[in-house]
Amino acid sequence: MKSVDAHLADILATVRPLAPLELELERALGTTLAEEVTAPLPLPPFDNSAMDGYAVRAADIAEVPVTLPVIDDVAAGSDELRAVGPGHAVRIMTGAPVPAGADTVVPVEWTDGGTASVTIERTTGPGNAIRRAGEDVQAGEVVLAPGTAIGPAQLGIIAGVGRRRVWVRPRPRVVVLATGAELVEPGLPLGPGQIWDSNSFTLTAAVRETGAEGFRADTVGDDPAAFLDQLDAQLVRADAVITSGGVSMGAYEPVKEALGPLGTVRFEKVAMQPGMPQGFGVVGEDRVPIFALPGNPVSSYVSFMLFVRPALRKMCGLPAGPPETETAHVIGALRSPQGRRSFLRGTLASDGTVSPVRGQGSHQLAALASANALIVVPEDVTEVPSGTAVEVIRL
Ligand SMILES: Nc1nc2c(c(=O)[nH]1)N[C@H]1C(S)=C(S)[C@@H](COP(=O)(O)OP(=O)(O)OC[C@H]3O[C@@H](n4cnc5c(N)ncnc54)[C@H](O)[C@@H]3O)O[C@H]1N2
Ligand code: MOO
Ligand SMILES: [Mg+2]
Repeated sequence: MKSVDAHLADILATVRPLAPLELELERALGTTLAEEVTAPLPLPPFDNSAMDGYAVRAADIAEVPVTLPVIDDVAAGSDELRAVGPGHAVRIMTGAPVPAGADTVVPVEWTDGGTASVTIERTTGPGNAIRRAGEDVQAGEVVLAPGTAIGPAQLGIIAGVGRRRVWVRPRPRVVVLATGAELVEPGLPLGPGQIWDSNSFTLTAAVRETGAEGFRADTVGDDPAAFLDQLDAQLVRADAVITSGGVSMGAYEPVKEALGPLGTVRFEKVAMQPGMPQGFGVVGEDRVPIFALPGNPVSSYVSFMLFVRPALRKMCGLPAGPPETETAHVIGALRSPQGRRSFLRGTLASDGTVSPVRGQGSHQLAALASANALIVVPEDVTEVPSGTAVEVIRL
């Protein structure tokens, strides 16, 4: 059997970051920066007041209380500024440019708030409540490096340096295609032998949570030709495809039967539990990566977390590798098959302990939904006594 690490390595060696695209800023949230963003001007662009108050010369307020005539009133955005001469004060608002001559700002709370003249009751030295030009960013300075994930604050600084459009790696468009003759759309009644399709919802949501765009395609039954038709139709909008089901050893395995003969998708057993049967490769003229995940609901989600999520992150232009783990102490004994890495569903508590949830079968979706972590048991370990330190992956 192939190791989990070798399978992920093969996948990461195949997928590539998507080509950069120039987007309007409004559409750039959740994408990855593909250029260096620099500031054309210093930020702030000019010395300005950090407070509502009075711009004065510090020398004039060395002795307080002192009353000074107010010769001007400057709001943020003002461009006609009178210089502050000796013995003068200018009423100034937060964000307004500091007029020439003034070297300090007295907050209004330290004064009587006068408009014709002001009495200042508390003194301060030069430079009080003044935000200097270039204090945040110097002209020409790099504010964001390529590869940065664009969240609200990153979007803000791109706008803050005056940019309207930005080069990014777009979110990959990922089609999720569930297979199985037994599947029924949730909301419709079940016939004998049928179940409601849950995997396409789980996987589409997992795609979106990773920062890619997820599209849920209509499910297909067990006919390989129908599967190929649906795949063909979906490829036009796909940077990657995820299928669920039809990859194991049964008589009706449409995904394996349809993709196996292409020669560009490999079906293998990976030494893990759950998620042993895995298919991965490329399809279509554009060699679109395809992840053929096992149909058992827990298996498909665990496979997503271990293999698809890192691949989508790489396509996004983000750092990609195995899921991060942390150490916890297990409460209760664990068992794991020899030679396979287990990912048991568990509840991680704030005291650093983790307990396996009841129901570790790869069909037990409700048990998965009650868990918040995967407990990793290495390939060569079959029994883990209670109290042992284990690695866990947060879900
Ligand atoms: N003889 C063997 N049988 C099986 C093996 C094996 O090695 N030898 N492997 C088992 C393992 S492990 C897994 S995992 C599954 C993988 O099965 P498939 O990928 O072929 O998936 P299906 O047969 O289509 O379905 C399996 C199971 O999952 C349910 N399912 C499928 N799709 C959905 C969906 N969209 N939503 C909810 N549930 C779904 C399906 O009804 C089946 O119960 O194979 C084992 N068998
Ligand atoms: O490996 Mo399967 O994924 O046990 O259910
Ligand atoms: Mg099957």
